[in-house]
Amino acid sequence: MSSFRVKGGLKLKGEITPQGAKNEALQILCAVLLTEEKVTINKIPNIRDVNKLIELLADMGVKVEKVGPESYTFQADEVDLNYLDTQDFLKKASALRGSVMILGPLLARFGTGRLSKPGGDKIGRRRLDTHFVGFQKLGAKFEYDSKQEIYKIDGTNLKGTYMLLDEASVTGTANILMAAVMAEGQTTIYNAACEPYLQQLCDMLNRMGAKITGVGSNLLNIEGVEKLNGTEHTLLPDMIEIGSFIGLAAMTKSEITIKNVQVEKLGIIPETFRRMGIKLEIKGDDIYIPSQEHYEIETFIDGSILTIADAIWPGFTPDLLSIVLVTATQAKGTVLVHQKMFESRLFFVDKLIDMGAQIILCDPHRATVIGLDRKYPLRGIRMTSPDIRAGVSLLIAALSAEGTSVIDNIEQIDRGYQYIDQRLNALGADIVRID
Ligand SMILES: CC(=O)N[C@H]1[C@@H](OP(=O)(O)OP(=O)(O)OC[C@H]2O[C@@H](n3ccc(=O)[nH]c3=O)[C@H](O)[C@@H]2O)O[C@H](CO)[C@@H](O)[C@@H]1O
Ligand SMILES: C=C(OP(=O)(O)O)C(=O)O
Repeated sequence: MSSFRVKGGLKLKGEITPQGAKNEALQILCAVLLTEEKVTINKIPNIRDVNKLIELLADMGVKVEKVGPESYTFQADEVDLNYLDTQDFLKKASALRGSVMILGPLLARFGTGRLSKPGGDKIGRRRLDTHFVGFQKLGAKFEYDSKQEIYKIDGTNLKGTYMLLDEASVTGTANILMAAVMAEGQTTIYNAACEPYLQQLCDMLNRMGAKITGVGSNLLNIEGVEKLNGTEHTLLPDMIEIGSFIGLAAMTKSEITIKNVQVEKLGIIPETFRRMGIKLEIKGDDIYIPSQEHYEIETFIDGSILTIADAIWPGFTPDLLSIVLVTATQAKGTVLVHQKMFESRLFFVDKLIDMGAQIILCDPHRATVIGLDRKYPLRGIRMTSPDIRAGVSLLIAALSAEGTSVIDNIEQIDRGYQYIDQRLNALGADIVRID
């Protein structure tokens, strides 16, 4: 288990470029299984979850070649289906959440798929019903082998159909979409998730020869095609990293320019941070955040306390609520953070409270943060990172705190943030990795 030792209280200054989007990468990498032709992917972040998925694809027989600092080619012309029955596969696949999305492509192309329970953050119940019910609607058989804890999916000759998803699951929509692109006839997915990750996946699949309309909406229509071709795809900048840098800049009074953010793809994210009183200027395709002594959280128009809640896209992503929460601790004013989707993502507030933050955890889904307006800085402490976004929030808290903090279990942070210590140290932070 590695740790970060963080000296707090330093102002950062300079430019930072976001990595390619983690959650998009996981979808796009699984999509390479849909064709025997070569697929080139650019802006692949060097993070644990993505590296593990690339390794898994290679173990399945996909030819993987690194062709540039952030570019890879993949060719799935000799996939070894026998590997899916090995303990090695089941163990590796269960190490990350994104591996679940190999099922849709495997089903579409080979009529079969296997998976043990996928990993990912322990941030509440993470059911997969939407995925499996979707596969079943397309005509596949689903079986859960409770002894071995394996999901088995089988079904050749999938047939397009109409389906209304029980919830707009991000990975579920991606999985069903990839299963449907080569199904016979027309598939309609209503209540589809439409995060930028999915829009990017749809655009990529269409470039490969798929016929998907309704991209960006919650109603996707897919006209099945016989086969898909190779393509080249570039990942979007990671919107969660961008939001994390905005919060970090405000908390540490830093002057930061976040480069090449593709601002039109960020949805409600910049506005949500603006409502917390954080000044940010869009300069071309960059976000400039000036050094700010104070920032004041707005109230609603009637004067009542602002609520920031998560929602499916184009609402505010749940992956940034922990960042909002930590950023609010040094704002002027009060905010109610309402994490509707996950029930165990707010418990990390106990560490912020230990650091001196004023937070009331109302219940597992809601926390009220009473901003300190920098009257009292947070105090450095030793803490453990419970999940990826809480981990980065604790890092932000530590960077703003008086004294030194130690954050354990930073493997969680490494899951999704590329060279975060080196990149922040280049802006003037003092973070030491202790292995
Ligand atoms: C690898 C990956 O891409 N992970 C992301 C993906 O996870 P993932 O695809 O696993 O998350 P889902 O979209 O399936 O669901 C997330 C949670 O929200 C609940 N839910 C979902 C939709 C809905 O309409 N109502 C509802 O309550 C689900 O029951 C679940 O508890 O999307 C989540 C939601 O944006 C993000 O936090 C994860 O970072
Ligand atoms: C929850 C997240 O990731 P995962 O779905 O991989 O656990 C996240 O990216 O915030």
